[in-house]
Formats: sequence, C-alpha cells, structure tokens
Amino acid sequence: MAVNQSPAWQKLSDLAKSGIADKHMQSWFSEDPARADRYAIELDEIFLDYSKNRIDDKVLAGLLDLANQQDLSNWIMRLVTGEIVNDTEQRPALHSALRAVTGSGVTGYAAEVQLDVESQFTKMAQIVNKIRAGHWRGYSGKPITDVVNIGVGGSDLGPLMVTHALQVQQSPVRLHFISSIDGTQTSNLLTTLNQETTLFVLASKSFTTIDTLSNAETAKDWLEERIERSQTLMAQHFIGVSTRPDKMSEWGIPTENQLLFWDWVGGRYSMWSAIGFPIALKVGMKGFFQMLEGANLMDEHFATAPLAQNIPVIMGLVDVWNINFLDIHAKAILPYDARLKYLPSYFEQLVMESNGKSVNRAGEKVSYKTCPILWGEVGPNAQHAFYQLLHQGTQAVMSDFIVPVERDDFEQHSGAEKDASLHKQHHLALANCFAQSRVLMLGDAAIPASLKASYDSPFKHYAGNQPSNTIMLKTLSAKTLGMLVALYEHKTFVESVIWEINPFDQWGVELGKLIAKETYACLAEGVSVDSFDASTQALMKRVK
Ligand SMILES: O=P(O)(O)OC[C@H]1O[C@](O)(CO)[C@@H](O)[C@@H]1O
Repeated sequence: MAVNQSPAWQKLSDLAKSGIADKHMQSWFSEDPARADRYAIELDEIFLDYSKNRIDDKVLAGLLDLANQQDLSNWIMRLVTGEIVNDTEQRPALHSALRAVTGSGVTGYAAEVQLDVESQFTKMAQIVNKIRAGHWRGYSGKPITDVVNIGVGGSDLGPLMVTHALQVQQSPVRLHFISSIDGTQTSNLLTTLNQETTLFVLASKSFTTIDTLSNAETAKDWLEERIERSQTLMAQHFIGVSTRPDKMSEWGIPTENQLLFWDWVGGRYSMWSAIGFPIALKVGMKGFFQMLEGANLMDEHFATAPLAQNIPVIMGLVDVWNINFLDIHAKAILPYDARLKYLPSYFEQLVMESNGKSVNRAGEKVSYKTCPILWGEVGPNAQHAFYQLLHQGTQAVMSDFIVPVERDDFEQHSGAEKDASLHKQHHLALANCFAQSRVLMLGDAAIPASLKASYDSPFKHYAGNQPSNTIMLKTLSAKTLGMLVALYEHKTFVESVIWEINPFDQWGVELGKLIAKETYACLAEGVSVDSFDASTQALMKRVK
C-alpha cells in the first residue's frame, strides 16, 4: 500500500481538512501560553524552536504515528549500523561511521570500517601537519603558501562552506576552491598564484568527473610552464582524495599523496572523510575532529532519543506536514551570520540531490509530493532581495532561520570601540532574525497599534501564517557546525523514510553528464549534430 493510502497518512489528511490547515498560528499562541516551551528541543549547544509551525498536539501525534507506521526507528538503526540502505547501488550510507568514536559501541558494518577510517585520518593528519608546519615544499624548495581544492558538488561544497564559516581561525596557508567546468575560476586564480608555492588537491569520489579533471588538466599545464620533471610536479604539487586509487595513480598521483575514502560515503555526505582535507588545513586536525565530535553528538541523539524529542525526527516530520498536508513546496534557508554564506548551497545539494525523486524504493512512481525547492541566502541580505515574496507573494514558503546566540570571533578584532560596535551589529542581526520570523508568522497582527492606520491599505497587507523553525547555536564553532550539518543529514533521511524513497543515489544527474559528452564531441570534434533537436542544432550552429 502506498504511504499516502495508509491509515496514518489518511488521519493526517483528515486533520488538515478539519480546519487546522486554515487556522492562523496567531490563535494557537494566544490559546496556549506554553506553546513556545513545548515546541522546542535543546541538545547541548543547539536549540530548535519549531513552535512557529501550523501544528498542534494532534498533528504531532499523527506525525509520530506516521513515523512508527513507516518503521522509522528501525530505519535509523539500519542506517547507523551500516546495513544496505542505498539499494539501487547496494551500499550502506555510513557517514555516521566517519565520526564515530572508536570503541563507542557502534555495531555491524559501522564497527568493521573503523580501522580503515582511522588509518586514513592518520595519513591525512601527517600531510596536514606537514603543510601547516611549512615542511611540505614545492619544486624549488619553498614552503607551500596556497592550496587549491579542485572538486565539485560534494567534493567542493562542504570544505568551502566550513572553511568560510570558520574563517576566524588563521590558517598558515591560503585556501582556494575551484569547481566550475567553464574555467573562469581557474584562469582568474592562477594569475594570482606562484607555481613554486602552490599545491593542488584533486577531490573526486569517482575521479571521473569531467568538471574536476578538466580543471586539474589546466592546473597541470600551468605547473608544467615551470616544472619540467613530471615526477616532481606530481609528488610536490598534487594530492588526490578519492575512492579510486587506481584512477588517481593513472592520473599520475603517487600513492603517498593519495587519501582514500569508500563507496559507502555518499558525495554529499563526504566532508567528514578525507574530502574534509581543506577543513583540516584551515582549523587543524584538532578542529576537524571537533567538527566530527559535534556530528557524532547529533548521531547519538538521532539514534537514541525518543522520536518525540528527537530534533532531526521532529524537523523532518514537520516538513512532511508542511509539504504533504499544507501544500507548501518551497523552503528557504536563512542564516543570520555571513560566515554561513555557503550553507544554503550546501543544503541545496544535501536535500535536493537526496530527496528530489519521484519513484519509491520499489521503483514505482509516487503520487505525493517529495522534496520541496530549497534555496537560501544570508538572512539580512535576503531581506533586501526575496523576502518580498515571503511576506506578500502567492507562494507558501517554509523557512529555517539559523543564528548563533553569541559571537566569540569579534575579539579577534582589536580595539574595544570596534568590538562594541560589532556586538551591536550582532544584536541587530538577532533582532532582524526574530522580527522576520515573527512577521512571517503573525502577518498584520504584528503591526503595532500606533501604526495600524497607516497600514490600512491592500498594498501593506501581510497574510502571515508562513511556518518557520529557528535554530540557535550557542556560538558558531567547528562543533556546532558539525551538529548542524548532521541534523540536516538526518532530517533529510527521516523525510525519505516517510516518502519511501532512497535518498542516497542520484541517478537524475547521470543522463545530463552522458549527453554533455556526446554534445562535446559534436562541438569540439565536428561530429554531426543532425540527430539533435532543432533548437540544440541551431544553438550549436551559432557557436560553429
Ligand atoms: O566527487 P565526484 O565523484 O567528482 O562527484 C562530484 C559530485 O557529482 C555528483 O555525482 C553529481 O553530479 C555529486 O553527487 C557529487 O558530489
């Protein structure tokens, strides 16, 4: 039976139709003064307020029934112990094993892989420490000053996002990221770098991704302008991170410079593996492990907390309610801290590449909505861009506000006066964050009485009732970032269990890659385009 025909789903559907879907959140708050306390969960340095959602106790009970009906607790166990949960590729999805503490009681395949994980972290630590200490030398004997990560998707976004978020920590080397296939980033960056002191990290799970390999070739050509011996070039200027040692060797990367991970680590779940190499360069292995510890804290919570008190479970279920019963199909990620600039892009891949699917695990087309369109931006900037649509558009949108309570990075900036004005700016950011979620929830009811008359216009009407979560981090640190990302990974898994889809494959992106290859052959090698559609033919003829 499809999940949307099941008793638990039907009950939720009836609840939504019984008036709840049309009820304004404002009335729930006035009816229940304890609502904000009751619909909140705290775990260590992370706090979730989910009270600004169109839910009540009946809805929550119904969602938990749905979770039980879908055997969620069992699925969580299957995930964290390393059973094959990625069935189309016949693999476990063991990102949690990368952050499990050895001997901490993990069982199953998750325990078996621990030695492999440790040995790669040991090798990674040796390389990281050597570079950070200035002992890794380029071809002319000078220490490396610049490290360029070449990767795309999961081999780029995690390290990019985290190193930007933890920017306050001074790295002994400058870090750069190249991802896009078009060559702009590479050509711009290379003009600013010196071959003598630049090291490239080729990060690719498959080591077949054309985007990464083409940028790598350009980097190699640039090094060859100055370095004659290919052996020197490879040994001193390239490190590879992949699941494919054979392909790294074929490309010329010596074994000593190869860091491995495994097919049971999904690309978008891989920043906890050696793919996190740039993160370790930025914050040291200690900082990298603190991020893993934060994620591990969330893993343990996910695996052991009762469903009703389980942050990823509640967030996932409330999203399911919004999507499948309130017809909301867009989600905004709104961090109120510019250090989290790349978090929305990171979550776009994590969530949409995981759950942007329309067939269930049995290969049948589903007849209900799955992943919403997810996008975002640093909140204060988004206020001056797309919040107009959130407040007055015709599109229902759910939002996640993410904000640190304290800024402990400002102390790095000298001068008490500057410090005071930066703290004032932080309070402005907090105030804006709280004000926006309040207006999205209340709508016109947020207008102060003294201003009511001047807002008496259809152009100044705010419907409100747009649901949101607020996630507060004590501070933004390697640990809280680890907790936050693991939270979203698990929340995404919870949704996939309800929708009965496999969140760990990504067949949707494969065909485009194949067709791009064929198209390239036509463009670059003059292969006939006659079999293409008229629009594509016309576009290609213009290029020719
Ligand atoms: O790490 P790789 O194998 O180069 O892949 C990069 C990215 O490409 C994808 O396969 C999608 O094209 C992602 O899932 C992955 O993170």
